[in-house]
Amino acid sequence: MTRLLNALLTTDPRLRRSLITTGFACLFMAFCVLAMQLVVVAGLTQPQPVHWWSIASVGYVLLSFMLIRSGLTRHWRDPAFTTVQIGCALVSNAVAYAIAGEARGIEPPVLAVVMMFGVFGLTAAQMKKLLALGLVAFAIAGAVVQWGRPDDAPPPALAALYMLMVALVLVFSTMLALRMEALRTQLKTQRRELALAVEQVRALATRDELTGLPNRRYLAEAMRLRCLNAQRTGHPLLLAQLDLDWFKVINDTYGHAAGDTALQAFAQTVTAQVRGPDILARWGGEEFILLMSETGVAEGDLVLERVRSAVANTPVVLPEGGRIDLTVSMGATQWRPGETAEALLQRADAALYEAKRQGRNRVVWA
Ligand SMILES: Nc1nc2c(ncn2[C@@H]2O[C@H](COP(=O)(O)OP(=O)(O)OP(=O)(O)O)[C@@H](O)[C@H]2O)c(=O)[nH]1
Repeated sequence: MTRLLNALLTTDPRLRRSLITTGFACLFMAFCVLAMQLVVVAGLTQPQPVHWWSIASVGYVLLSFMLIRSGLTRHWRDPAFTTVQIGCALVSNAVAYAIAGEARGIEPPVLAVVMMFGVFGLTAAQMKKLLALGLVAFAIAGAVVQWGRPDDAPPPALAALYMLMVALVLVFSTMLALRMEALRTQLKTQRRELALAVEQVRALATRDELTGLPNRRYLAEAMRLRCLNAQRTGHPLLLAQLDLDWFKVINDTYGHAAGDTALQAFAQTVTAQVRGPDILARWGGEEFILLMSETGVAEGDLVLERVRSAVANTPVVLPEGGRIDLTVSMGATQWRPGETAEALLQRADAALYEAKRQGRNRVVWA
């Protein structure tokens, strides 16, 4: 059964959707044709025009189905060319009104179902075009019946009532389409806002709010991945732990807000000294981690020395006046094959302790 459905409807999701809708249209048209044949059997109208109408109506829906199934319309904006299909259905419905004899009263409800095929998928502009087409087609059909075949025509009051129903169905389905379009637009806006909010939440979860640097959570994952990568490629990996010197004194002397400004300035100074693929993250408080992939000890030492010197030579200018001189101590180490991120971090921490012990404002390698 699934194989049969796949053969009939294809597995291409875009075409499948179009084919399912057109399949429903085929089914609906089959019921309409059956109803019209019953009208003939009941002797309410002439058989000949109904037979031709049945062949034409079934023919165009089947042709539409085959055209979509062939894949020819796959790249069209609407592979089901819904507007054209509904336009044909409207004309077919108007013709049915003209040839259904005493049973022409069944056409307005049929028209309502035809228009429903467009309400959910078409734009308001497309529906307005169909509204115009429907009105013209039924006006012609009504005129043909009233003036072309007076023997077969309903009383004028009844004919006017039919036309009124037709106009109501066409106008209200167009109004519904307008409403649907407004809902679709609202939904699109909400989806965009939601995507933006998710992006913000993701940024909040991985960024340090004060400095804008990646945070501890982000770094923990990055360290794990870079260790795995180093294991796989054999490329060197360096980790340095950076800790501002005497930061408590800075806070106590200039205030906590000035301390925050100093942390932001420090982050900027260091970022300017490292390369794009390197990761500088705030580990917590006045502690930062610099992760350098594919970097040997000699090269890494040059970078760290450059960072140390830049920090020492870039005083923090406070917005309210005054300046703070900063220095940084660093413990650095190279990743060893098979080592975990935690072990790497521990060694860098020990080296940092040593840098502090030796007098600060220096780089010590483990
Ligand atoms: N302004 C500010 N201060 C912070 C922040 N996070 C941590 N601190 C402060 O940083 C200071 C760290 O002090 P300590 O751990 O004693 O280290 P230190 O004074 O830098 O001394 P050494 O590291 O030994 O050179 C504390 O006073 C913390 O309150 C922050 O986000 N903003």
